[in-house]
Amino acid sequence: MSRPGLFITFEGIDGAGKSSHIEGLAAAFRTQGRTVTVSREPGGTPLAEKLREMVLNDPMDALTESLLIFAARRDHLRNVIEPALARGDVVLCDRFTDATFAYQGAGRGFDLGVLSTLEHLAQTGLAPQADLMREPDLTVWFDLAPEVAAERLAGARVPDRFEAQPVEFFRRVAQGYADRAAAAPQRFARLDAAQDRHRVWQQLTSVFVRKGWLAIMVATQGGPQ
Ligand SMILES: Nc1ncnc2c1ncn2[C@@H]1O[C@H](COP(=O)(O)OP(=O)(O)O)[C@@H](O)[C@H]1O
Ligand SMILES: Cc1cn([C@H]2C[C@H](O)[C@@H](COP(=O)(O)OP(=O)(O)O)O2)c(=O)[nH]c1=O
Repeated sequence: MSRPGLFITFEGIDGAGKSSHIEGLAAAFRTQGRTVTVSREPGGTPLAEKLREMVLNDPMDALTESLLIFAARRDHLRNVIEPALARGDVVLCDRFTDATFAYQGAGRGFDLGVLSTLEHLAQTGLAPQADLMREPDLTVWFDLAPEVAAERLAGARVPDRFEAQPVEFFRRVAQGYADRAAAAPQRFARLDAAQDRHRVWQQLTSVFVRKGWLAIMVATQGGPQ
């Protein structure tokens, strides 16, 4: 019998270290015979990648930004995430709706009630269970002080509209993630992302071992070079 799909998201402020670990985790799951779909938000489909370019580069207000992000999310869910989960894949997604509550909500100060309405509209009616609002099975939160993230990013890449924000913005975003984690503690796994890469990898894989989703042997191999 095929195994049920798993929807796992990775969150944290820019520079927290998410992207450094997602491919390693995908490889660990593949070693165990799982099929893995790796994706990201905003993005993940041709339409959503076009919307991503706009959101990251073109000036716009917070409502426009939120509408485009949720439009991208619905297209991504419909064309990539739901089909992958229906096949029984492990879906590893770099950011999802918690990022919208953290960046547009806490960071930009946009209305959380409107975001919840958009979340229901965008994430419902696509799963086999018609009234299910799709949410991650697990969200790994890379928790890092904004000052440390800024140091890591300094000179590492050309900043987009979000990465160019001052450290106070990222303090609000970090608080937004903390609030989301406090509201859904069973879904969130918090990592201390201030540790070195190897220790972050160990923390990450131990979450999956504890859940019974990765075997210890597989989890202790691989990781960042
Ligand atoms: N644990 C770590 N310690 C120090 N630097 C790190 C660590 N993890 C990642 N980095 C570096 O920090 C920067 C941001 O990492 P990245 O994985 O791109 O973060 P994110 O995807 O969360 O924005 C990169 O230059 C990366 O090499
Ligand atoms: C998914 C999402 C991302 N974002 C922002 C956070 C990031 O600064 C940016 C792109 O995310 P990310 O892919 O993590 O950036 P990078 O490719 O530079 O590592 O989009 C939002 O503001 N709201 C959202 O809902």
